Amino acid sequence: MEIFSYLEKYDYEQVLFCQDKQSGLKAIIAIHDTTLGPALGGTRMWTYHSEAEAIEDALRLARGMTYKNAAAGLDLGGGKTVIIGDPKKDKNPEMFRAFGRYIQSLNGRYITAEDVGTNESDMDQIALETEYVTGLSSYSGTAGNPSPVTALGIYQGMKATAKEAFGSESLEGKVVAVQGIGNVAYSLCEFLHEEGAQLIVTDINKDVVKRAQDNFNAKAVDPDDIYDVECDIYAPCALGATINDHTISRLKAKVIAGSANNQLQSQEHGDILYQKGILYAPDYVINAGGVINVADELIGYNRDRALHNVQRIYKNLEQVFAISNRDQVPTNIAADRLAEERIQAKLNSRSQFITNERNILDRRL
Ligand SMILES: NC(=O)C1=CN([C@@H]2O[C@H](COP(=O)(O)OP(=O)(O)OC[C@H]3O[C@@H](n4cnc5c(N)ncnc54)[C@H](O)[C@@H]3O)[C@@H](O)[C@H]2O)C=CC1
Ligand SMILES: O=C(O)CCC(=O)C(=O)O
Repeated sequence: MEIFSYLEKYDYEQVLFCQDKQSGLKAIIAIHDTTLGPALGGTRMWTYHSEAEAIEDALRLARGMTYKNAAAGLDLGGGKTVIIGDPKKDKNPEMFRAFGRYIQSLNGRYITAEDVGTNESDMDQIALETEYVTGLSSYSGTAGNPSPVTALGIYQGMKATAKEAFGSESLEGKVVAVQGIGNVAYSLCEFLHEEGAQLIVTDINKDVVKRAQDNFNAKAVDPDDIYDVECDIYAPCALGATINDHTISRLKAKVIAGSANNQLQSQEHGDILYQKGILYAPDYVINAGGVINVADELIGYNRDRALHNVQRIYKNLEQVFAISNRDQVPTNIAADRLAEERIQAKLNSRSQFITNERNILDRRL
């Protein structure tokens, strides 16, 4: 990968490679855009096949956070970290402390939180070295595990999307195919089951599938068969890029609404969904519950306020569908417009001279 041409193409600000031999830390912090404020985005720990794959993931996820935070109405920019390694085998407290020191060196340009492969205890280790971390264990009055809150946002967003697609927000009797029954999806299934939706689930981990079968009367299918099932809603809640050339023609759903980041393999897959009349709830709009929740820690965590703000996802999606209908564009493009309008408005306001920033007057004797 030609890194600088990629950075230039999507206008990234900074990439930091962090290495600590003692603990085995190999991390890449990508900061995409800080127009709206410091970059907030989680840390993913994953067994990448190559360094190039890890860099690409960090970059794609960081840019996604710029759009997610902007569309969610947060005064935060976009960034993300990937740590190369197996979260089941390679983690140790020193690794997260070393990583915390690297975050501190950015002096507030980047704030981290959980993502796939990291949890509250890891954030607590980071917090021993830097204040620029959120998603700490809830015992200290902080946000704790973001997944149930993300799930609440997905549930609200799924209802908004159902209303647009089916004319009613009710999910009672709707068949929902859930891919990946991890932290977010399990809580989502609780909401859906409670409302009377019928669940079809899959996961590469058989234990979590069994739990969903037992607790939600869910029907289970093999991982690759989830794309072929008859359903109303497909909820991708595992990893990204599952809407691609191999899967798109197999999907039977009228709605796609799930938690995974970067669900579309490319923007063109958003066009294809639009042409096929499948209503796609853009990933970074519907899955913003986690970041809305952890961002609340920055102003002194208040659970009620955070949950109240997460309900805004319903309205944010209504706005996306309104732009899509107005401009006759796919919903992923409409979401980008919503986010870009907010960033542009901030950039425009910066054309005014602000005396409290560094400027020529600082040098006056
Ligand atoms: N946890 C959060 O608050 C947020 C999570 N997300 C995204 O939502 C997704 C899920 O997050 P979590 O539930 O926290 O992760 P998780 O790691 O708890 O769950 C993911 C599940 O997907 C399963 N899985 C992996 N590959 C699969 C495959 N090929 N087929 C079927 N199942 C597969 C895993 O076995 C696991 O059970 C991720 O893409 C994450 O980036 C986005 C925003 C916030
Ligand atoms: O939800 C989190 O823990 C942090 C935000 C984030 O990285 C995400 O939304 O993907």
